Amino acid sequence: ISETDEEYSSALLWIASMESTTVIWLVYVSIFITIVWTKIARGTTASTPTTKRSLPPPPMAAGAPLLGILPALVMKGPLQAIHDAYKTMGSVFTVRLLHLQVTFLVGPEVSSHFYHGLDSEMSQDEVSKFTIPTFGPGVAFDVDLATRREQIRFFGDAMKPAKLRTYAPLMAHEVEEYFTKWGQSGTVDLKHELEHLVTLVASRCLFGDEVRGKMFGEVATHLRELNDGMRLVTILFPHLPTPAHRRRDRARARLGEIFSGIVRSREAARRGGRSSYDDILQSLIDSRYKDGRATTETEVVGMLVSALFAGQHTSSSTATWTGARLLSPDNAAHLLAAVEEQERIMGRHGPDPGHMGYEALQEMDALHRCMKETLRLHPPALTLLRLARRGFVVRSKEGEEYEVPAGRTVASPLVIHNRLPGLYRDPDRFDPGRFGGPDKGASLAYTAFGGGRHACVGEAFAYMQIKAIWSHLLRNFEMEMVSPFPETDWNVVMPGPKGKVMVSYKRRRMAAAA
Ligand code: HEM
Repeated sequence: ISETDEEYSSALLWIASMESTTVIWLVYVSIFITIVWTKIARGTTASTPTTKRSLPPPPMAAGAPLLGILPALVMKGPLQAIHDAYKTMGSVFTVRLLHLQVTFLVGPEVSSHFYHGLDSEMSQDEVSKFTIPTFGPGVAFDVDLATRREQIRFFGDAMKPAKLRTYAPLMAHEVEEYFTKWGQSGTVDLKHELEHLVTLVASRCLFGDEVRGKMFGEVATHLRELNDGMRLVTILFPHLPTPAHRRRDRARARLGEIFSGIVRSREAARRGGRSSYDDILQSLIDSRYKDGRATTETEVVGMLVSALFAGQHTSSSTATWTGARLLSPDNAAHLLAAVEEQERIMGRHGPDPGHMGYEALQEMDALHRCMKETLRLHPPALTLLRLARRGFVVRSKEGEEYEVPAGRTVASPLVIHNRLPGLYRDPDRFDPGRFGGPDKGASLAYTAFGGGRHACVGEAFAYMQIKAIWSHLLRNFEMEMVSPFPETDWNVVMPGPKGKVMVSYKRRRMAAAA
């Protein structure tokens, strides 16, 4: 890095000439990310074989001398800057940020290797180590790939339809109970409410009543501190002693104590023949590695924290965006369709939340399509990253062949993928009806939950949880969004709705609903 100090100094001088503090902050962050990616790339390139064929590298998008795409990122924002590069360059192109090069693969035609390539060739490790202080020891990127794969399988087992079936009534009861605290009418910050509720629902399914009953408030606070401790600077300096990192470390330690206590009490109950739990925690405790080894207490605790972390922000921001879309005046017809669907389904299943089981949630097609369309327009994960440990050949949609060299950071920008005009007519329009035909989620055209080798294992759970919440809201409340449609907060690792999302509500009673 030392030989490039001059470049950074020039960049910093350029930043200093600008007025907006947000812009300055953004630029600093870009530089941090550049440095860490460069370190990673340098560490890997030397020892990695490349492909045998001699093809040109992907074309380089125009950029300013020295700074590359940085000025465009600052002036237009990351989404527009990458979108413009895509418009000019086509489906495969490289962007230079200072002296770091990132190759973007845009669209399903060029994304196969990104999603289906071997982990030994398209690696997540190098770009994900910064999550270790959050998830803790013994899990995720603190363990080798084989162990991580098995742990993801344990999650997968806990998310199978037979298990999901047992979570549905838990979700319905939790949601029902939560909204009893709303009055006959009022105004709330929907974002805040749904953040809270999603944590409650997830905790109920993960730990049954143990956490909910005893220490929900404390767990929820620590989860917020974990979220808050994953800032952009964390990517470069995960252990930098900032106040947010210190809070994260304290929160992780305390969550470890709480969850360990629960795991131990389960063990004691099992020894005493009193164990009859059927939640995700029990499923993780009972999981066995292929060699027969049982999961350790440290691993179970780490998996609990990882599950809460992976699902919490993604689901709560999706629940809020879904509401913002449905409550927009432009989308009154979609709202009406979703409300009428509730009348039909609850008419068949009965108003008692105990009847709002797995089948009823599965039948909510109109609501499902609204969520899916919301996720297309507002994917919580903007861009997925890998490091190409081996070079590979890619044929662009335009018919050119390129060799992506070993050591290159490769990006799949979901937020652009999901708005490609060739795949989605009028792509910026909220149109849940577009998913009425054959399911586009089956191909790499729809990537809100990733795809291929690392597709999200919590997708079905997330749909169920958010549908349980919106089913209840649609049946029980007339709602109106009284703040403007939210902007996206691009300044965080996982962008969500910016600021408050104020909604006024009035209780209603449907013919066949409670
Ligand atoms: C709306 C909610 C959610 C969204 C949008 C979402 C999105 C994603 C995406 C895009 C990936 C792929 C990451 C990559 O390829 O680098 C992913 C992976 C993953 N997600 Fe989710 N997720 C959601 C909810 C959940 C929930 C509720 C859980 C668990 C309880 C979960 C657990 C996981 C796990 C374990 C992986 C890693 C899979 C692997 O590496 O093989 N997610 N998710």
